[in-house]
Amino acid sequence: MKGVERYAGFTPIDLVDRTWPGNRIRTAPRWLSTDLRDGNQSLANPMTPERKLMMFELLVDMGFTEIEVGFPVASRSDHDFVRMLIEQDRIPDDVRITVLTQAREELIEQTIDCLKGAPRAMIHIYNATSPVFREVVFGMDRNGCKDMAVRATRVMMDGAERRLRGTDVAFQYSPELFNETELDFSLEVCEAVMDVWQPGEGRGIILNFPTTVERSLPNVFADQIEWLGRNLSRREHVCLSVHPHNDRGTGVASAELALLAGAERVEGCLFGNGERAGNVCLVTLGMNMYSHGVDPGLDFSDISAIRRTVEICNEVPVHPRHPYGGDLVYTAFSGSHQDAIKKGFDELERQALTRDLPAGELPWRVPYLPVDPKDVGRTYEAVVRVNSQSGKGGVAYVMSAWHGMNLPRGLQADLAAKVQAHADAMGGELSPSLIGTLFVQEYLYHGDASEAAGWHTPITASLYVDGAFDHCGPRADTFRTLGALLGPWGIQVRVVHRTGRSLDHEELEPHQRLLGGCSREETVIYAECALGDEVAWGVGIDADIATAAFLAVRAAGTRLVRETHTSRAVSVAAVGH
Ligand SMILES: CC(=O)SCCNC(=O)CCNC(=O)[C@H](O)C(C)(C)COP(=O)(O)OP(=O)(O)OC[C@H]1O[C@@H](n2cnc3c(N)ncnc32)[C@H](O)[C@@H]1OP(=O)(O)O
Ligand SMILES: CC(C)C(=O)C(=O)O
Repeated sequence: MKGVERYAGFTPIDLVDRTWPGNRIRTAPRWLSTDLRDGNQSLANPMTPERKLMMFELLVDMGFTEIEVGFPVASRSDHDFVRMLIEQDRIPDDVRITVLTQAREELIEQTIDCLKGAPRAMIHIYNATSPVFREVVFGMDRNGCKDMAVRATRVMMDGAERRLRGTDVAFQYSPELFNETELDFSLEVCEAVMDVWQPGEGRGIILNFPTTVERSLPNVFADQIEWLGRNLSRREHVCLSVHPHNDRGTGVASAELALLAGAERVEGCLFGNGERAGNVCLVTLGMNMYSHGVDPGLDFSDISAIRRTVEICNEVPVHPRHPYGGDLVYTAFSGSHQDAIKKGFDELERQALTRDLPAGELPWRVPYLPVDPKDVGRTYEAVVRVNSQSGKGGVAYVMSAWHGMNLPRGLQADLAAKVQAHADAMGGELSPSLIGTLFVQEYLYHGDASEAAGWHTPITASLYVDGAFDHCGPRADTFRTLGALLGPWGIQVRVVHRTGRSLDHEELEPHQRLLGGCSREETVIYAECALGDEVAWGVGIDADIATAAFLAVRAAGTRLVRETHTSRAVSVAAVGH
């Protein structure tokens, strides 16, 4: 591509004995949400006070204990919001608010004033340290740049001492554009800042390392963090924090590798809001941990509510494919995915029955779904959606999840072919209710239910009985009824449970089924009727098992007539029922 020569590559870090690649993330880091600062400052319409408060309350409810609430000198509204939180006593006891300011004396003074009356607060000072900033923006050398940080720390300490007497003041320093700064210089500046602050027992410091504009691979950032962790003095009093951005689309990877490399705290935004391509997404990071069995310490159990609030506050929509929270991320359209998901759920249900445990307590082993949608407050209905890419597994899933019917394999394939033909003809997605309508039109008997029929030509009917019969005892009279009803017409009856097991002398109880939104005690019988090489399916639903069987066979027979186009094969005669 033209112009590529204008961009310099990045230099890997010379850290041959790096240890981070073999590490694991075993505990959650400290989290800081910067939605109200870095997130807010990136919005075309910064949040109104109402939207800010909504965001603050969401963050508190989710369990954040460190919340960057603004850049008080940036605007009257940032300032007033911080004052409102303090004056209205809205900061819970376990939450520390953070405010950001540049390393400029007058701004630091105003920032301190804004915090008056706060029970506890963090003052976060930053100045850029990278060569391009030193040369282009500040016009100063390394020493000048370091002095800026040192002076700012002194001014802040002095001001806090004098004017924030009742406040528990904590301190955070960030060398902005850390990832583009020479490592030894970042270390030098941080050491100089610490020499002023004098971290010690009960007086920690947060040193926060941003990829202000992400410019290299995440492994380079991890090397930088491991190097710092090894070389910073007073290490036990330093909380090593990272603040990744997402310019290369690898903000989450940068944060995760930094955690492997020793980072103890992560700053980011919900759903990756923030400058340019955003800050690291804390939802993705937290849920990635959760999906590996590490408690993130944040509550994502109603992820859709979190997303809705974030969308209202930011006025920026969350992408439907956004990990864990997007509309489509628990949905499969393609056939083989749907098939595997359905089998995964069936197995989970089987395990739950065998082990007498709720399915929600069993280890999660459903293909194509990284976490159980229910763990984040999503339902199973949208897990499978049907279009022309779908197969029998998906159609069977919809029939089971939406219509409470567990189709035998052969009927799954039969229905899937009809659904596929419909999807090809119409395009787009087929809703569960449309699939239900197709099913009813296709497989149920639509004649008069009180009318009975006889077949003059013998056919074989395999009757598949839906419902759970595993706990029922034998009741052979039901089969005698079926035999009496179907036998005189020369129909060979074989009754099959939905697991494939033949049911000879077992109880057939109507089972609870949800159809059309109301729960009814009904039995569903699927009849696979064969006449020579021809096979047709029919479905009977009734409170009475024998009637259900009759209707199923009748429906299948009618389809055989229709599909063979011959009245010779099956002739229907009215007999008493
Ligand atoms: C990576 C980040 O997200 S950092 C946070 C960025 N957030 C914001 O900037 C939002 C809030 N900022 C603001 O409202 C304003 O920029 C203010 C109030 C802080 C400062 O406003 P102004 O004084 O008008 O300056 P302006 O916005 O043009 O910023 C440029 C000045 O800041 C200086 N500056 C930039 N960063 C820093 C820093 N970290 N420390 C000290 N000075 C800095 C620049 O050198 C420049 O100084 P100059 O005027 O002497 O050339
Ligand atoms: C102030 C710092 C931490 C920052 O926001 C950044 O560098 O992105």
